[in-house]
Amino acid sequence: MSESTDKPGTTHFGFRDVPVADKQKLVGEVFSSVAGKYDLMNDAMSLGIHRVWKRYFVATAQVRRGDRVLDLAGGTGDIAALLKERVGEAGELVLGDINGEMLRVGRDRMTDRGNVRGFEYVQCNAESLPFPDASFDLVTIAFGLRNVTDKDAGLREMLRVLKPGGQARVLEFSEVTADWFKPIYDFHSFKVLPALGKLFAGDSGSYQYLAESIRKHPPQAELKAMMEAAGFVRCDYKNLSAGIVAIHTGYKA
Ligand SMILES: C[S@@+](CC[C@H](N)C(=O)[O-])C[C@H]1O[C@@H](n2cnc3c(N)ncnc32)[C@H](O)[C@@H]1O
Repeated sequence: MSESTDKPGTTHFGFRDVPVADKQKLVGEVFSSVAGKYDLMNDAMSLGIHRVWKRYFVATAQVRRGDRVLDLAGGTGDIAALLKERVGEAGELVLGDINGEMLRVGRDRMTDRGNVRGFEYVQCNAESLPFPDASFDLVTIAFGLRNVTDKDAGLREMLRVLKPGGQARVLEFSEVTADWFKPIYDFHSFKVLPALGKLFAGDSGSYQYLAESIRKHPPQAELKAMMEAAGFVRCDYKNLSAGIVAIHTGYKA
């Protein structure tokens, strides 16, 4: 199911209700617009903290040298590059993303860093993956799930392509747990973020969407329940930075 709204046949696009069929195209426009400035903006918006979250996400993943890993909604490749260090020469990293422009920026960045061997780039929708059952040891999705229209389908697909015993990991903005911090976070999300978007990327609307989509994303306990409903076992989550982001994990039995 896509996120339900009060109006049948619609889903959330940030704070707007849009026809379910339109969301994917609208999300696509956002990421095509921000692709060239995506990495710069991530640093500016989070004061570089996204790098710490991503490093922790990868450092605590269940992965071994030689593993085959899928990083979904992999965008410009931050997570894939870090995971490749963990799987080593013999390992394989498949970077899947629906947006060709984000993948192109990611591939160029990897090539610039000399990261060429052991990477595969696949343009695909998380809701319907072009991979056989049980083909990956680990599946990750970072800051991607909230953009997927049908999140339950995305989670079911992650489970399907995992090998038995394999781990799925979701890194996503979540619900802030410290009350005192909420007004500061709101100010940052709805005033600073769009202003930074306008200043650095000439596009405040896309960053307004990003802020809104964070608030519409299922909070920690709800996402854990969605993972359980999709069929994952031993589901759990850990908050980072007072719940600004959370890491969810689940396993294939
Ligand atoms: C905020 S970026 C995250 C990129 C990267 N994972 C990171 O952490 O920097 C979200 C990415 O999700 C991708 N995306 C959105 N909807 C998707 C879908 N249905 N299937 C696959 N990728 C999707 C976008 O194209 C974009 O590259």
